[in-house]
Amino acid sequence: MKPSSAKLSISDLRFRFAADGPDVLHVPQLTVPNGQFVSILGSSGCGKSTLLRLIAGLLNPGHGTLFPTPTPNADSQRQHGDVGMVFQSANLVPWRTARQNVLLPAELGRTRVSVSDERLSSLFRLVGLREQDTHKRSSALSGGMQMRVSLARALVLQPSLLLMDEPFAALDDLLRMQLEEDVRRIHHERSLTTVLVTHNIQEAVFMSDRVVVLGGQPSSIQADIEVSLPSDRDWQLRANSAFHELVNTVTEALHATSGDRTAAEVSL
Ligand SMILES: Nc1ncnc2c1ncn2[C@@H]1O[C@H](COP(=O)(O)OP(=O)(O)OP(=O)(O)O)[C@@H](O)[C@H]1O
Repeated sequence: MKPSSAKLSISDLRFRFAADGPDVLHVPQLTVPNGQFVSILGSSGCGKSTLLRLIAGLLNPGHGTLFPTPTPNADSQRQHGDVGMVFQSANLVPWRTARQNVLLPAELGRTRVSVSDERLSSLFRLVGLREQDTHKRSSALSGGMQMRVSLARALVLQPSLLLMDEPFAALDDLLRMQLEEDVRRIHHERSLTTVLVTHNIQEAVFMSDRVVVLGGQPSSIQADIEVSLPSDRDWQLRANSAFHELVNTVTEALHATSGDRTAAEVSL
C-alpha cells in the first residue's frame, strides 16, 4: 500500500452547541504538517473531543475554516473520504467477522470500493491481526484485538488523516503500551498525519511529535510543545531522561492552564 499523508489546517475556528449559548471552543490557528503526530491534552470537558469531531466533519463549525474541508452531516461510521477515525469503544458489529467489520467503510459509501485480498492481508499484518482471527466474529475477540480491528477499519480506505479519541483508555497497561508502540510504528511507516485525544501525559509524549494543550473559557490552545525524541520509538524510550523531561514540561503546562483541577483529571 502506498504511504499517504495530509496536512490539517484550522483558522479562526469557533464552535458553540446552542445558537444562543457561549463558544466552547476558539482555535485561532492550528496547522499540522504532513506526516506529523499531534496529541491533544486538556482537563475533562475542555473540548478535546469536540475539536476532533469538528475535524472529522461529525460537527459543523459555526465559524472559521478547516482543511481538509469536512462533509456536513457525516455520521460516526462515514467520515469524509480522507479521514479515518478510532474511538474509545471499538464500535464493531458483533455478528460480523473481524474481516467484515474492516470492510464496512468500503460498503457504506455511495460507491462500493473494492479492496483486494492482498491489500487486506497487508492491512491485517500492519495492525497485528492474525489471518485466522480475522474470520472470527468480532464478539469472540479480546478487547485488544477488537481495537486492532477498529484501527484496520479506520485505515482500510487509506486515509491521509487518522483521528483517535482516547482509543486505549479501556485497555490494561501492558496492552495499552503495545498498541501505543504499534500505532506509532504505523504512523511512522506510512507518514500518516495523526491527531490523538488523550488524558494520559506519558502516552501523549511517547506517541507524538507535538503536544497541544487546550484550556480556558472558551477553550483554546494554551501550549504547543514539540516532542524532540527519535521518530522510531519502543518501550525503552520511557526510561530515557529526555522523555521524563518532556513529561514534566507537559505536566507543568497543564498545571499552568487549569491549576490543580487538571492534575486530578489527567493521568501520568
Ligand atoms: N452535544 C452536546 N451538547 C451540549 N454541550 C455539549 C455536547 N457535547 C459536549 N458538550 C459540552 O462541551 C464541552 C466540551 O466537551 P468535550 O466532550 O469536547 O470535552 P473533552 O475535553 O473531550 O472531555 P473529556 O476529556 O471528559 O472527554 C463540555 O462542557 C461538554 O459538556
